[in-house]
Amino acid sequence: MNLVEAGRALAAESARFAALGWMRGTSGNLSVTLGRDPLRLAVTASGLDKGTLTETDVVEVDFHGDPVSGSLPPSAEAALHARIARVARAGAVVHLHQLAPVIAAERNPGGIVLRDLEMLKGFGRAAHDDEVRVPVVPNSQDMRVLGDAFEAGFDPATPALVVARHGVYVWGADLEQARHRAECLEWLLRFVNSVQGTDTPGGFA
Ligand SMILES: CSCCC(=O)C(=O)COP(=O)(O)O
Ligand SMILES: [Zn+2]
Repeated sequence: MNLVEAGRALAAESARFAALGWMRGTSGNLSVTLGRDPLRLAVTASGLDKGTLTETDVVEVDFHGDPVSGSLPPSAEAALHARIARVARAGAVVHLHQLAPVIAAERNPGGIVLRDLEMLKGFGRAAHDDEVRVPVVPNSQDMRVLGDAFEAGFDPATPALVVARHGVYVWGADLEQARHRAECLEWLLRFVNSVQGTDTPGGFA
């Protein structure tokens, strides 16, 4: 995939997520891996309304998340996308500001446990895996700190990371797989929140 094709795909996916209310305001960011040697990603530009991106609202970044061309600033979280693409060998990473993972992390700061749920299959796991633990890390404005925390808890079988009081990162081989996993994980976390009585504001107090 070249940068123009990636721009089209990222704009379309962003509009889709925004319509679901998962990229409110200017929140969230998406990336696709363009190449691995050297690592190159196309990532959404920073600070834009992700519901109305055009194919040119993307930036090519390197291993560090630094821009290699263009004049738009890349997402402030581009370095974490690059880290996930490298460590998890992801072809696409989606970062969404869904409410369900943030509420789930509030109750489960050591990781969110999922088990015996059919929807786990849509998250890339077997429905009857003994225990799937989605890692939770504290929020930080420093992408190196977030990246180190991600890598410390990385399990190749679990394609997601929840950042407390912030949002969720989900990845896959391509944007479609990352989207499917993000949709299924959101359902799973809403289920957990409901079971734990945390599905309504104040319910976890
Ligand atoms: C209101 S969004 C705050 C920044 C953030 O968390 C985010 O996901 C969007 O940042 P970007 O630089 O990619 O626009
Ligand atoms: Zn964010």
